[in-house]
Amino acid sequence: MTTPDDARAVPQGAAAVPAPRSATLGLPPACLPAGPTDGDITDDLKEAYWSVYDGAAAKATVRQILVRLPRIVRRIGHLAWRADRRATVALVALQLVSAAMSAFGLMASVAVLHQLFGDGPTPDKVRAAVPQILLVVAFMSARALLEAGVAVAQARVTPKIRTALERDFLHLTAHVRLEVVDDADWHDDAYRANDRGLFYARQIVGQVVSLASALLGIVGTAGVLALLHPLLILLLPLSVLPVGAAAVRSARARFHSFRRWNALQRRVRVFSWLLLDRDSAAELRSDTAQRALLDEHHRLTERIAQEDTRLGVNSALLSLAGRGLGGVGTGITYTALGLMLVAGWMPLAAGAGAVLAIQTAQGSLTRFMDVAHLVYEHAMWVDDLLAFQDRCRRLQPRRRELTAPATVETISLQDVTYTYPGKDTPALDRVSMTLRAGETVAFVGVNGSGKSTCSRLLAGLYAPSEGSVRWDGVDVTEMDTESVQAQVSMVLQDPLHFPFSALANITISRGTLTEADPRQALDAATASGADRVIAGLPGTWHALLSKRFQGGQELSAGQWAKIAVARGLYKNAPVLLLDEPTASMDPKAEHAVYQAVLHTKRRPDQITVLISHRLASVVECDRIYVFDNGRIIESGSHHELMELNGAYAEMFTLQAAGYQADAGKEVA
Ligand SMILES: Nc1ncnc2c1ncn2[C@@H]1O[C@H](COP(=O)(O)OP(=O)(O)OP(=O)(O)O)[C@@H](O)[C@H]1O
Repeated sequence: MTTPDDARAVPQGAAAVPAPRSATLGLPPACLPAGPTDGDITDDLKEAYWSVYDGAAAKATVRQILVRLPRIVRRIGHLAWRADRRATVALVALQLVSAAMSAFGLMASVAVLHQLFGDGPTPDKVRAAVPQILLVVAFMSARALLEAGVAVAQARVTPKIRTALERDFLHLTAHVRLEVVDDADWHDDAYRANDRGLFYARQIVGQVVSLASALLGIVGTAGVLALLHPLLILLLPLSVLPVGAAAVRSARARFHSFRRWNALQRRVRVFSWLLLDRDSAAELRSDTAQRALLDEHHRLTERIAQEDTRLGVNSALLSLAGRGLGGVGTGITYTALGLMLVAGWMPLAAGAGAVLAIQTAQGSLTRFMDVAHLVYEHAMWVDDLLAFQDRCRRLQPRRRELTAPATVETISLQDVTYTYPGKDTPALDRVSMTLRAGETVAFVGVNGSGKSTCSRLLAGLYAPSEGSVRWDGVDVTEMDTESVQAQVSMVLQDPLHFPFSALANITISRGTLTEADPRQALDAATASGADRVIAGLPGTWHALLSKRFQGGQELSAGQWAKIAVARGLYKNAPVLLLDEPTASMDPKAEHAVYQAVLHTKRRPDQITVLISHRLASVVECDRIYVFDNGRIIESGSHHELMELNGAYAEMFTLQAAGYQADAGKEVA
């Protein structure tokens, strides 16, 4: 019968049962598009979590980009410094010396031109220029060596940054509290950080290096020009700015187009994946859905082809416009130089050197503008990743001195209410109960009535929104979260199919893939019926349970369920929660599991909670809690609840009648 703790149990009367939450659903439309049809495909992706920064560089002004660059460079520098100090110092030093070599090489080239354009017979001029030519060769060789050094240092730093970021990211996301994972927004942010942040973090170091090299190239050339004639410094912006403007336009157009292209690609990948994936193969065929999917795939790939062509034509036009502007710049340069030469402000040789230097600067500026756009946009994704990591740091489970006890006498819920993030109504509404060591209790009730939520609260996976969960009188929120979870074994209806060996699929419940207690592993497998499954696999314990790998084996849903139960039993924790673990098992296997759980307990002090829709399997439980709409509406033993003649008795009779009717038909 109900215990004093079961304060919320309402044993009788239909009036006590809250009305089911339901909404009236209208008729669906008779036809619907498979995907976006008209207009810009990016329109319906404005809110897509993975595209928030796509095209940001195309929208930013040049000023915004330039203003932000120093901060980005500092941030990436900081990441590099943390990843490998020596390689970072080497990277910066080599880059600076390489830029100096470039500038010296340019000066030597100008000196060569000076000799060649000077007065005197040509053979003498060529002979006189030889030392400078050798100098040019020396500077260029030194630069090539230094650039190789930069590449080596970059190759050392980049993977370390990526590895460190990825390790931090996975560590933080794998440990955030369970209710955080339930939040769809957090999920979107996590996927975006994983897809984009980590991807661009790997590329951005190289891009920042290119940016620095282009900038140093411009500075070096400006220095050389100033040495040739101070007025040439004024000529530099006149000559290179048209080229810079063309570079900006072309970089923006590319980013804008990439956003559209990327949106299409993602859609196409969804269809390719559905057409290829093993898990969808059977249903696709039985639904004869291939044609519909292929048609949509075809429509999208056609649009990608159009987008590719548009992109190609655009970039050809932009390049033409860029060259035109570049031509204007060159025209300005030559005119101004010609005027300076005519005015006798500098010798002809210096003019030739200036042309060389200005052309070098034009190349560096184009590169700078291109890379600046890339760095600007990609840095947004990296910032996003770092901000997400900071957020996850604040969402980690409680770390406390107090740890959960190795054996638990009682677990009690007192007026526990729990509302999922983003929901208005509570999934669990003022529930109270007490479970004692050695007991087996069952949670039954209609879908969505709160059974699984309640079991997760018992296990300390969720913290109550109101009320408290106490283990031996101590509020679980005062205990270290991981220590609580270590004392709970959970077996779910859709267990994880780890793509590991059969043995590792069992040992993982004790947090290891490599160490096993052979005796206990066999005992757990025998109790769950997994022993026969494993014995039938080539390689038995070592058999790899995934068809996705060479030599891997595939199991049926029921066989996986047996492995999952074995995993739960192997953990041998003081609390065992079985959330419909036998739903996919055959009746014999199900019976065997309940025998193992109910009668041959491997731990007599274990608190066992069984969630099941097959009421025949809960008949022998010490106590049964009946959930409805987040509340407990009845509790007691099977006999007590049958006598009560309430919701449980009605459900039980309904199920039993089904079997009896079938049995009756067979007899007839
Ligand atoms: N992760 C989640 N995020 C948001 N709402 C959830 C989540 N899990 C469950 N819910 C909601 O909480 C309520 C209770 O769900 P719960 O899974 O506890 O029910 P249940 O009795 O175990 O159902 P079933 O018998 O179908 O397994 C339902 O309304 C469900 O939609």
